[in-house]
Amino acid sequence: MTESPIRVGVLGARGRMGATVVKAVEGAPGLEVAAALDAGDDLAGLGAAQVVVDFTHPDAVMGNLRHLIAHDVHAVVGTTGFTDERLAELRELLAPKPGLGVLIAPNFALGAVLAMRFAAQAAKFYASAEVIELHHNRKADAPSGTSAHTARAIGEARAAAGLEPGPDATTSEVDGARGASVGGVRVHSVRLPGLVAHEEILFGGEGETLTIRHDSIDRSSFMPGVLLAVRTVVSRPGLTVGLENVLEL
Ligand SMILES: NC(=O)C1=CN([C@@H]2O[C@H](COP(=O)(O)OP(=O)(O)OC[C@H]3O[C@@H](n4cnc5c(N)ncnc54)[C@H](OP(=O)(O)O)[C@@H]3O)[C@@H](O)[C@H]2O)C=CC1
Ligand SMILES: O=C(O)C1=N[C@H](C(=O)O)C[C@H](O)C1
Repeated sequence: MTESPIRVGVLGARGRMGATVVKAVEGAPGLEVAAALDAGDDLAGLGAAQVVVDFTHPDAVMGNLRHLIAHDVHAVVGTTGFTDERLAELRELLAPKPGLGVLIAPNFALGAVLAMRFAAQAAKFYASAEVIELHHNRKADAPSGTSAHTARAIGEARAAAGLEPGPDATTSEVDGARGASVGGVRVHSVRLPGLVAHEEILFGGEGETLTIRHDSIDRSSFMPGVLLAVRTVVSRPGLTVGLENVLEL
């Protein structure tokens, strides 16, 4: 007997990522598109979707997730903007739903996940670390979700190793010139037409630097991770943050 396909709904389906996800699901064995909704559409239109993929907007995603959890629909989320408070609320909403899964990934590209892991490994060996993220100029949020996740992981590794803040002689600064501090790590955001999604993680130490760079040159780079997450979330209850947990890195 053949298994029935997983019914997938897409929120943000007319957007850059959502439209790419709809095509990827259409071409994926064992999955079918149950609904493709965008801003202004009634969430009741998700119908019998078992898993919903959300690539919408940081201001919209929590409302969508509250609806999905209340209706026992698994969620795969690429949308950025998750704070500790938002994650705590999701854990609370999921607590009485033991079979339900929500998987949030700041970045679904394999190389980006690996770059974050390599950066966390390198962090304790260098006096200083800074992150530069470069994106297309239609992006709503800065810094990117990926760079914030990266910076927090570096900050945690530095703290665990007992490292002091990196040496920095700056005494006079134009506002923002040294970037934003995330988890104690400086993050610099570049926005340019022509770019897709890029990240450089720079480490500096005695007489050397190390640069880890990842480039998504096309949104197809995110699709294997999204499809893996859709297939995984139906049997992975609770809240998962980061594709590294699914890849078991
Ligand atoms: N995790 C990852 O690997 C990746 C994450 N992202 C993130 O995904 C998000 C979307 O990015 P991108 O596709 O480039 O953005 P787009 O602006 O191209 O697409 C977002 C779409 O969502 C729609 N939308 C807004 N609110 C809602 C809502 N409440 N319900 C349904 N649809 C809604 C928008 O409509 P309208 O324009 O009318 O508002 C738009 O069509 C961002 O947060 C981005 O950072 C992006 C790439 C990879
Ligand atoms: O908006 C984007 O494009 C991207 N958003 C995510 C982020 O903010 O990290 C993932 C990727 O960088 C593309």
